[in-house]
Amino acid sequence: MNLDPRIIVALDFPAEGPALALADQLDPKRCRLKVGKELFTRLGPSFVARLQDLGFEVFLDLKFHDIPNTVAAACAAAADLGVWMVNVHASGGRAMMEAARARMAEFAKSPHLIGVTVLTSLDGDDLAAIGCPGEPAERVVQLAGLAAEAGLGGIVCSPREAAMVRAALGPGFLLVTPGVRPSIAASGDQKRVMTPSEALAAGADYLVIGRPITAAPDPLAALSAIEAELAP
Ligand SMILES: O=C(O)c1cc(=O)[nH]c(=O)n1[C@@H]1O[C@H](COP(=O)(O)O)[C@@H](O)[C@H]1O
Repeated sequence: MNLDPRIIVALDFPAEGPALALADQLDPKRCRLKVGKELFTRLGPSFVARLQDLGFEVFLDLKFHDIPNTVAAACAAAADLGVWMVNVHASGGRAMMEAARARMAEFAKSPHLIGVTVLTSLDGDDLAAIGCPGEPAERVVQLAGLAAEAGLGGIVCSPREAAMVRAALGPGFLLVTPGVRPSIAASGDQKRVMTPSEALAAGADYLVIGRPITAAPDPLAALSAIEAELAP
């Protein structure tokens, strides 16, 4: 399977203007684009269509987490937008993921359906505080297994867990990794991070990268530097 381009730029902007200004400079051959809660809540489906008109494949990152019927319907709505990838929280449970998978199967060209495992902003202390003691990696592998059993095509995890999940679930299961930070970039609110080259070496299929590109003084130069780091 040809995965290129491996970089997914997270378009986390407060308004259409700066998001489109960046998208206009980017090339669909170099990256895909992720639309998340902020821009989708402000701009809705028409903004997704705008990016698609520019030639980009769009990852709609709304992290659905609800009862099976609701999540399945929301995933169908995402598929109607023609997005390339959509995600649900794996912790929503097997029945929820199975329902989403079943609805997606009704589409001739369904998006990749992937399960968010443990948010990359959480560490072991955070998990303990929400009543899930243990290492994030253990929980990621557990939720990845559940997502695979429910028929999902992959998961979102930190690159730190990519090798463990790959060993547990084998090739072909998509590993989408945010928490990617070039060595000079600030971690910010991300607690489980790796550099782009480390993430790829660990087995990540796609690297979700936001602020190291979008908040850089020269976003295109930042993207080029990451591409250079990833070049074989
Ligand atoms: O599903 C996601 O995309 C996601 C899952 C996760 O565990 N951590 C995570 O950071 N993300 C998203 O990935 C992007 C990372 O952005 P930066 O931290 O700016 O690189 C954000 O848009 C997050 O919403």
